[in-house]
Amino acid sequence: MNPAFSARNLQDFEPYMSQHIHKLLNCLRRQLEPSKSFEVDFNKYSNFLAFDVIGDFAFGESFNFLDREEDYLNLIEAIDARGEVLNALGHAPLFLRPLIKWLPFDPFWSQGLRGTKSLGVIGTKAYFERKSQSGARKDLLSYLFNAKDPQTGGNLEEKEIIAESISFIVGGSDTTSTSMTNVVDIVSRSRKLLEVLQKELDGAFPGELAPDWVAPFKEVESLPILNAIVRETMRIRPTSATGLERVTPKGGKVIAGNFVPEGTLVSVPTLAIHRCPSAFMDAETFFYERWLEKDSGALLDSFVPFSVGPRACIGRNFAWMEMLKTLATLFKLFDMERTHAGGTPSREGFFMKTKECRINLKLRQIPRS
Ligand code: HEM
Repeated sequence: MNPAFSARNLQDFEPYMSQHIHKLLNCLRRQLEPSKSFEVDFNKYSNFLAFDVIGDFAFGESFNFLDREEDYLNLIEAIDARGEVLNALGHAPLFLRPLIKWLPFDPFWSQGLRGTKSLGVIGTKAYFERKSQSGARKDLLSYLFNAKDPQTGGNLEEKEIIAESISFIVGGSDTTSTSMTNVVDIVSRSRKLLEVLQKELDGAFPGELAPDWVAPFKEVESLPILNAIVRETMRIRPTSATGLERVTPKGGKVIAGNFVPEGTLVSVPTLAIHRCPSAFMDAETFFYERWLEKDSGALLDSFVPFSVGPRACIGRNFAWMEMLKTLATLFKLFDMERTHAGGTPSREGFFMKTKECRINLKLRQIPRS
């Protein structure tokens, strides 16, 4: 799957990503027309954007959530319910797991199982629609159609391709949307942070901007403050917060000075690593400046929001491009202020997801250079 995420392929996909970000801007601008500012739940729109982008990348066609401004497929809710049930099942003893389907009257389990089923139906439908289009754009499925099974050397079976594409919808959507929402949540609560970021963006993009302007990745990938804020947000609020399990290999393994016998399930929660005081000074505090210090490179050893090793996130460069482009564009064009002063509600399933991020949005009076 790696070729689908090559730098060249990501570069080819960038204009399509920009189109979706532009649709998001249009949704927001449309609502701004009658008044100078309005309240919007950014969480809703970041979900629409991330799902449309991943649909386009995986199947060559978006889910059109931004066009319709609604989750008309109930896909987002299905993934949330499924993630929560899978997370709970993962902690249940093996013998109990098959019994779950006999608990149809507990809405938690039944909604989760329904979510799993409807995700399968939506993924299968998207697969067959894409398959029927000959000469379609180079998307993830085009790579999967040509991929070889490492064991048999033959093409992947249809059910494997469908399962893979579903895993991309799940892995590439709410992780990215929640990370973007977290950044907006944190920045929109602090006028000072917003101004520092906007100053950097004004310096990088001075003067008049075209009406269809969307921040180019080539420029935003090297903006220190933007990158530091996104990193610090993902440090303090990693989307994949619980431990990702691994099994120790044959013969066992010495981990942190202790021998762990073979076949043992081990994991360290990402949140615990990211808040470890020996790795990050004042670890509980959001302090983006830590990433701007001269020796900040060493912090990356303990920064693992995408996990590490051979099963680490394959889509991390894709996600980074989507987050930086979207956030740079939004903060350059809009002023934002959080309208809800309390804590940020979240729901924890397989991923830790933000439930709400209501902000007051205003078009910026951009200073002329
Ligand atoms: C901010 C956004 C994202 C975060 C925080 C994130 C995080 C992660 C994490 C922690 C894993 C776990 C791997 C493990 O078990 O060690 C993972 C796997 C994966 N991610 Fe992401 N991810 C993000 C975006 C994406 C995107 C945009 C895509 C696709 C375009 C994607 C596709 C995948 C896939 C396919 C896997 C499974 C890899 C495997 O099993 O080999 N992710 N991700």
